[in-house]
Amino acid sequence: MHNEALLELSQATKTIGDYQLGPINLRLEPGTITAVVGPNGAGKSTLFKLMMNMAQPDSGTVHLFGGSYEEDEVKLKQRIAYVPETFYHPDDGMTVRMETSFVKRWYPRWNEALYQELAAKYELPLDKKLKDCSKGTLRRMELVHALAAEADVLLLDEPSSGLDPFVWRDWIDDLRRWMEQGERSIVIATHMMEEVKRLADYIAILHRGELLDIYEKDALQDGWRKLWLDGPLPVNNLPGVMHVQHEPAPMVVTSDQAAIEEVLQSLGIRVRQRQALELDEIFSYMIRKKDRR
Ligand SMILES: Nc1ncnc2c1ncn2[C@@H]1O[C@H](COP(=O)(O)OP(=O)(O)OP(=O)(O)O)[C@@H](O)[C@H]1O
Repeated sequence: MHNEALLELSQATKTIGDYQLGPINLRLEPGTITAVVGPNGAGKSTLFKLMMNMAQPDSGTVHLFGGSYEEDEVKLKQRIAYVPETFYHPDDGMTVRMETSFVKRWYPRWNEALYQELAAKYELPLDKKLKDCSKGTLRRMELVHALAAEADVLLLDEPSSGLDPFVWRDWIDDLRRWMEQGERSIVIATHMMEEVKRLADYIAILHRGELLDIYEKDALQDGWRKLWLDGPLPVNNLPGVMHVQHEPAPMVVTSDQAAIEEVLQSLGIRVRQRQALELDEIFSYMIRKKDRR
């Protein structure tokens, strides 16, 4: 059976001034949560704009649900709930209530009961004008809209910026609940490692406009280790080596613990201590390795 990708970018490029994104090749499957991570200016928002047809690729293609924006933009966008990095509405004299009635007309499966429940839970000030709302209030409104839209995919560009920690916790729980309703997907750009840890199945790493790769989160956490050794380090050809330290004690950082331990054992080198790495440490080793090339 042909498996229709949630999102497929093939050789997609976009140049803005002296910045170039891509060529990006990326395929995301439905039913998954993918976190897009990378340093400031890596191109995460630009990638989201390509996914939303708010920017068009200079070359290559972007497909969502097997279709393209040239074929039927409205139909595709009705299946997507997008939360941009910064909220913009041309008429900020509108109230939250008016904004909601504007948004809900767009989504054929809009869930009014869920909206009412979430609007109360997130304390949306329905009669307040958008221009009088705090950043966090606008963000809460956008998140509630995204969940109530009953879309097939959420494209979330740093959705938690401006949320206080209490609201953030509710939001993560609500995202998980949202994922449980059928075959839904989330693509989320974030700088918050806690968000990646709690949500992501896959992690796509962008650096200077280049997609380093897409990884299974569990495989990254299982494979990466710091190993302290009791003997001198044979630096050449050890599997998955990302970093080597000779002093004060021999230590390697590897992305492939199982393979390196097998080789070390065959060389008669004992591992004195093993330590798992935090995700942000893993990303920074990947990025440093890329920059050394
Ligand atoms: N409208 C614009 N005009 C000029 N340059 C732009 C514009 N939009 C983006 N860029 C450039 O494109 C690059 C990628 O920016 P983008 O916002 O996609 O990165 P990002 O990964 O989302 O960053 P951040 O983590 O800071 O949000 C940056 O170098 C940025 O300066």
